Amino acid sequence: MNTAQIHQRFLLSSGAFTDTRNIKENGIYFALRGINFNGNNFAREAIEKGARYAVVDEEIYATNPEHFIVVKDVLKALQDLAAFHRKYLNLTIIAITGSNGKTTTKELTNKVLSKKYRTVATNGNLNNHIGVPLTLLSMDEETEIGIVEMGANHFKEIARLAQIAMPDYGYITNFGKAHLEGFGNIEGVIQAKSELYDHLKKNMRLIFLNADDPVQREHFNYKHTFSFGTAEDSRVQFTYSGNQSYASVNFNDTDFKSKITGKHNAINIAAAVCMGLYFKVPFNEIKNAIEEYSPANNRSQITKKGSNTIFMDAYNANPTSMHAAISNFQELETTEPKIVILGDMLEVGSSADTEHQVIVNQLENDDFTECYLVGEHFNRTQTNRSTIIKFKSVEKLKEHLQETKFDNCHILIKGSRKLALENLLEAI
Ligand SMILES: CC(=O)N[C@H]1[C@@H](OP(=O)(O)OP(=O)(O)OC[C@H]2O[C@@H](n3ccc(=O)[nH]c3=O)[C@H](O)[C@@H]2O)O[C@H](CO)[C@@H](O)[C@@H]1O[C@H](C)C(=O)N[C@@H](C)C(=O)N[C@H](CCC(=O)N[C@@H](CCC[C@@H](N)C(=O)O)C(=O)O)C(=O)O
Ligand SMILES: Nc1ncnc2c1ncn2[C@@H]1O[C@H](COP(=O)(O)OP(=O)(O)OP(=O)(O)O)[C@@H](O)[C@H]1O
Ligand SMILES: C[C@@H](N)C(=O)N[C@H](C)C(=O)O
Repeated sequence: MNTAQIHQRFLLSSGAFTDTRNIKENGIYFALRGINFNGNNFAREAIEKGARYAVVDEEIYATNPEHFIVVKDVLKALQDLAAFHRKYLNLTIIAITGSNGKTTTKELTNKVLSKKYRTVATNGNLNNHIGVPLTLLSMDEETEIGIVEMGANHFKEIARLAQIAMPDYGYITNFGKAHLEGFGNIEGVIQAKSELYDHLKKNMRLIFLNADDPVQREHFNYKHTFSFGTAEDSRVQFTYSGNQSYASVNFNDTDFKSKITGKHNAINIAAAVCMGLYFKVPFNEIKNAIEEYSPANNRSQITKKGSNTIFMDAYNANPTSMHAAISNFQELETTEPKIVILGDMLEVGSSADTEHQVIVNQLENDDFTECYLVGEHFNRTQTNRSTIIKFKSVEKLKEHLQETKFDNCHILIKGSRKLALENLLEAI
């Protein structure tokens, strides 16, 4: 069956889904193959539980032609369907990629644009070769603007995602030391993320550009750019204000105050404001949207636990975002004790030990009351400071936290996703 025929069936369904543990009544199930399971094994179950169709790539699973669609490769069929659907819909697509701040920028942009348009944005960070197609397939005739987050940990991935989503607009948040395992070094990161700008330029589409970023400035003279930043030649000129607790930006003598901690998030706010201005969202509505947005999922959040103030940034970590979070915490003006709790930064590749040592050196130059480090990489670092304490495992750190009484402390928690450091909160 070809993509156009599958699309006709897709339009009759309630939408695409890939997991029978979250069944979509009347939906179309794509039987993907993963690390743990062969989705084909669940195709029958999908139909029995109420799916309208199941797309499989092993004929023996297609027991009833009324419900089963056989293709050569289910993942490719899903991606082709998403690209077809994107062309079928008459809408605008904005793609957002970058090393840090993709989800925050995407959420803020969605908040802003939804004040004027019917928008659909990536759910959470379903931003890969499966997540991007699912995002596109969640859009319909009503959707006016789709905001699609794109993630990558190896070359050509963003190029492929752009080929599927065919964005009209795009923005790269930044080029940081994330996923160095796949990209090798910062030049690799720049090359891989720039695949989005390459795609936009090839198709004469518009780039939203951070004019303060020297790498992005290389695209400044491209005809279709809409730039923002503190640089005087920016189309939309901001000053980045706020304090170390909450990021905010100022444009046209107006403060856009957020509930997001970390001054590095000011750029993410500015990008969302810039896109709001470009798409002519009323000024006050842009301001309201920024002020209404509350971060979730342990990204740049400030929470209270008893008398303690927690800077919860445990969603993920890499050398760039770790450095930014520590600097921000260091600058926080308070007379109360500051405790730093850090977990390993993963997927950093061969420079992992060096990058962890750089973070320890940064801690040594600051005057935090105590720093707790956990993970294999941090355990291999060197320090003479008695206030920097290493723990072999998250469990051991948790035991220590349970035995320690914190009162009126400011506590920063950051580490890679695998360590799930948000679980430490119950011990504080
Ligand atoms: C393939 C899939 O979707 N897997 C999800 C599944 O995993 P599970 O271990 O259960 O099974 P398999 O993958 O082996 O299963 C194969 C299929 O069988 C289905 N199935 C299984 C059991 C069952 O009873 N019924 C079934 O139907 C199953 O659903 C599969 O379709 O479930 C997990 C738990 O919900 C999911 O976590 C898992 O999802 C995978 C990871 C996935 O890729 N999901 C995408 C929708 C997605 O976008 N995920 C994002 C990824 C965000 C991210 O990390 N981004 C990076 C860059 C990414 C680079 C890219 N190269 C990459 O590696 O992904 C970034 O830096 O931003 C997310 O999880 O948030
Ligand atoms: N501009 C930035 N510079 C440095 N760090 C940042 C920046 N923006 C966000 N971060 C950090 O990155 C963390 C994750 O934010 P966010 O989820 O928005 O990024 P992401 O790029 O979507 O990551 P992922 O792809 O893993 O979801 C935040 O908690 C914050 O610490
Ligand atoms: C969560 C995933 N997108 C990611 O960024 N992983 C890095 C390695 C992390 O967990 O910090």
